[in-house]
Amino acid sequence: MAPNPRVAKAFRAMRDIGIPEEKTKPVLKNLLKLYEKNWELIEEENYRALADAIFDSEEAEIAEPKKNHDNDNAEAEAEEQKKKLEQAERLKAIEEETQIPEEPERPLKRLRLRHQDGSSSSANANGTPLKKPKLEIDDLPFAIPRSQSRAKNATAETVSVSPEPQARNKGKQPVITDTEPDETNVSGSDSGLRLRRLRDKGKEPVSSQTSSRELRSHSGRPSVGASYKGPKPKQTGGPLIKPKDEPIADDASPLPAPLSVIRPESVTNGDSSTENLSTEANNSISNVLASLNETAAHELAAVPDEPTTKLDIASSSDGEIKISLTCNSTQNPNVSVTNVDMLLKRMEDRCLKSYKTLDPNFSVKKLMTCMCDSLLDTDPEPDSTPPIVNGSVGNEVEGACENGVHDTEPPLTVNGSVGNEVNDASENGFQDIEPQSQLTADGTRSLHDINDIAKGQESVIISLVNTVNTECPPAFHYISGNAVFQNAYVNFSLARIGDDNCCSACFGDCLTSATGCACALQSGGEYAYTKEGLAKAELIDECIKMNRDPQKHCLFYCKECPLERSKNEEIVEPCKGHSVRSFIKECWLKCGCNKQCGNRVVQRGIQRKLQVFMTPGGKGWGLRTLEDLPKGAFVCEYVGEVLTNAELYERVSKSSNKDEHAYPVLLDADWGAESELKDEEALCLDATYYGNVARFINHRCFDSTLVEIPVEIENPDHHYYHLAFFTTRKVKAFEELTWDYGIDFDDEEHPVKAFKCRCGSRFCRNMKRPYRARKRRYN
Ligand SMILES: C[S@@+](CC[C@H](N)C(=O)[O-])C[C@H]1O[C@@H](n2cnc3c(N)ncnc32)[C@H](O)[C@@H]1O
Repeated sequence: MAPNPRVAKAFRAMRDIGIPEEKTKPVLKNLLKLYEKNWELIEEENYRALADAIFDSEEAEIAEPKKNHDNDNAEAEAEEQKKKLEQAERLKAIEEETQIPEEPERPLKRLRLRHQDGSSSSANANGTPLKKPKLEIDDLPFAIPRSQSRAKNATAETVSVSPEPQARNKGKQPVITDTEPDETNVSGSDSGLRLRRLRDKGKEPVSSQTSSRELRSHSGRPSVGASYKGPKPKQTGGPLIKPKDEPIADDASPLPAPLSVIRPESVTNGDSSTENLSTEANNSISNVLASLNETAAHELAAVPDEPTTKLDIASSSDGEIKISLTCNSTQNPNVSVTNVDMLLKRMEDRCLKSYKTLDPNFSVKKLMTCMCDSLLDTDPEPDSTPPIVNGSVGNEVEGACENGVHDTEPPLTVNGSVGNEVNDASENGFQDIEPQSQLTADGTRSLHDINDIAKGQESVIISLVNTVNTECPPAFHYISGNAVFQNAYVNFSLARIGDDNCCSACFGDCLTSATGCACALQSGGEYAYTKEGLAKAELIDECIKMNRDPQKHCLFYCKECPLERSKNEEIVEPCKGHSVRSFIKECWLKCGCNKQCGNRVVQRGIQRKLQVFMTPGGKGWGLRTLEDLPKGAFVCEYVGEVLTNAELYERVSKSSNKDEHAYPVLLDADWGAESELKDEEALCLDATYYGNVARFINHRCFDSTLVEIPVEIENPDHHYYHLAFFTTRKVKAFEELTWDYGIDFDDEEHPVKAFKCRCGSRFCRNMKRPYRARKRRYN
């Protein structure tokens, strides 16, 4: 009898993550029994339930090795899994509701394992290393052949981003670490080209095969570094409108007795003390809501004596806030809310009609979240625990709403009287914002032109909008190309470009020539780009794979790691490892082709319509595309100050406000190619004070819309190179552009604390794991 294709598929999926069929079979059998052959439940999220059940049964086996527990235990665990799965589904439902872009179907997740940087005492600016797959150089379609120059060996690129908290959650950038292979210093396998990258750093020297996942403690979640300005994660207060299916959150707890309850009657004329505040419905949102009295109201709304709609805000000491809108339903005493979705839809229709919103993502739920954000953005009184509402909530919401409606309107501003300030901002943009709190010692710019945050430095205009809250963009100087800070050795001399590193005999567009030019040879004999100017799908897929499955990636160990040296010159710790990535080699000055040559993409700069926007999900600012993008489209490169590692180390450790510091990107993709790197050759990029739009790209644990690829343009030695972001799939207009920083959220020792991830990915590495198996990594 032919095997059930669903069974075969489940086996295959488990095999893909290293679980043999014998292990899968009994658990699958039990799950099928328990789920009454409901395959959907098993197949969901790429067989997560199955994988978890297997991991659980493995764990149980380890805990009780002597016991014969196979069937009973598996059954009990599967039962437990079922319950948890249901709970997870409820959570997922919320997550999906709050996500703007739809999550596409994804392949089976392989969570990254990244070894920790062991030197907890060192305030090193390195990102926590992103686990990278081992990969044979020769397997990489665009890998530079080993037989060529040292530079050609360099195919590893690692981006490890370490979050650094920043004041008010602004302006943080990823730390990226890139590394390259070296034939002489390779651990591991047959090809002799095992590189490791900083993302893979572990406390122990990591063999390329070592799964330190097992060795690592999963002791807990990372501490949240960033001072979060967005909505508090635990918003368990009673919702304005009681949803039909109240999801059960892991950490759900009843709303404690409020410390302050804001009543309409107690409005104190703009007093911003802990006294509360409530307002008549004199703003657009309230009007919309009030108008619903005609047909609907919710349970809290039956206050017949009250002539108007009232807004109540209650807050508790642990930061929870309850907003309640009370409507007068005397006109229609029989109103009841039977279908919240319908009610929301009706409200959205009204808003669309009345306010002519053009934002395709407009939703009333978002608007309500926006209201919470606005509330949370208010600075508390120094001596008061509960959040305080300044000024008129109604006006604040109105401002936010208006901005939400007119997406291209100037964003909101901060400080002072909310209502007026919103108006000021709308008229004048950010130029009118009081800058004093954002000016830094080195004169970092706090003022931005919201119509073009790039100030004309890119060939496209990049606008900035905030439809969510009153937060200003972070203070920094916009630069469109990297700039050396001080000691970094970046030498673009033509004399260093040999014949192998350019195609001087070419003419016109290299991509049209039948045989690949010398530059193509540098990329493994093929051009990285298609004639349409996109990075080839194989290259993109390879890079995604490397990020997803770092365990299969080549690891390289420096003899003397510049990174370790920058931490402590006296006692240089062993290199923690770097892994291999592919480089793109673009034609440049010495090449005979023209500027429009298809092998010159990144150097032409940003060509796509992009926008910096305030994310609704509490991640701060983000970057989105305003046009549909195909897979492989170049979006932007990560631009910042070029620093030596020593400089970066100093900068981070001396920073009085670590929150303010962003995530530097290590350019270590070729460190392995040299036996010893001087300090001025071990470089990184820091976009904290000088940077481009990439500094706004948020992190996503899985299935990010962007992937980073190192690009050689001017420097054959790869000490310095460009880090370019390409789309991993088709991206729709208005979708957020994200990339995987490679953060290890469990790395509590890292000097740069991880933020609480709100990527919304189903495979978020920072997800609260309701069941044990989630602690396990899939490889
Ligand atoms: C490179 S910056 C990105 C731009 C940033 N959102 C801003 O407002 O400037 C990195 C910071 O953004 C925030 N961030 C990025 N991705 C996030 C995520 N998935 N969840 C929560 N916060 C995130 C964190 O505060 C992080 O420190």
